[in-house]
Amino acid sequence: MAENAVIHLSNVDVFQQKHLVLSNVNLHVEKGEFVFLIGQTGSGKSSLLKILYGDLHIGNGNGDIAGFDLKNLTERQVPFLRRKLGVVFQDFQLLTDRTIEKNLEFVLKATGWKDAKLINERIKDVLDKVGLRSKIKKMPHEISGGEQQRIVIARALLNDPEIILADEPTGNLDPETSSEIVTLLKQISQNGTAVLMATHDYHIIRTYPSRIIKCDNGIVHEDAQIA
Ligand SMILES: Nc1ncnc2c1ncn2[C@@H]1O[C@H](COP(=O)(O)OP(=O)(O)OP(=O)(O)O)[C@@H](O)[C@H]1O
Repeated sequence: MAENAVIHLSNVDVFQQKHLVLSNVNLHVEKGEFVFLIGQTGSGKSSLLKILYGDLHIGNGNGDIAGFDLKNLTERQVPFLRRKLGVVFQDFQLLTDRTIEKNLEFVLKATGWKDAKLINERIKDVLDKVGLRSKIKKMPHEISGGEQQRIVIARALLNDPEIILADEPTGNLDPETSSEIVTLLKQISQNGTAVLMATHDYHIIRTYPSRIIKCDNGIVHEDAQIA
């Protein structure tokens, strides 16, 4: 893999069960790049992301992400791969029965952090990055949808990932809040974390010109344009 690449797929076929969703995928993303992933419903965006976070196996071809060989990825390696990735979905998926602090603490403990002081510092650090330290003691239902999504991004940053994979992170948000989320993801990429963001929102794509990867008719185009 080239020195600065954090994602490299070469001639990968993506299957869902026996159904070939994308064939001969070549994909290269560099450290700190911000890239949109577009394509019609059912074109294979989520399947491609699943390959990248180790939820779907590579059929033919080869792939590397964050230093992991996707072709030979074992079940035991998947949790370690996930620590190198921050995954952000449309539905916020915060645990609703505990505060923001406890949501973040839960992830840190689950990924091996033990020292209470370091845990506390890390939580404050990621909340500062998304501008929401003041919400640390709030329950998820006490903050807005946009704030919840920013907390999800903070959660994705906890283990200092090389890549953020975001599947429709603005899908449930109004246009202004969506812009705030994309601005935040852009900032994160400028600090060195690559961001791959699947979206249907052409307004966002036009507002934040970036490289576009498009799934279309079973093919992935690495440098697509929008009309
Ligand atoms: N678990 C599954 N089992 C079988 N087929 C699946 C499964 N998940 C998705 N598919 C099929 O794979 C194809 C690609 O689906 P995928 O969810 O990757 O598309 P998408 O571009 O992410 O769509 P959307 O924008 O609606 O999320 C579709 O034909 C879908 O029906």
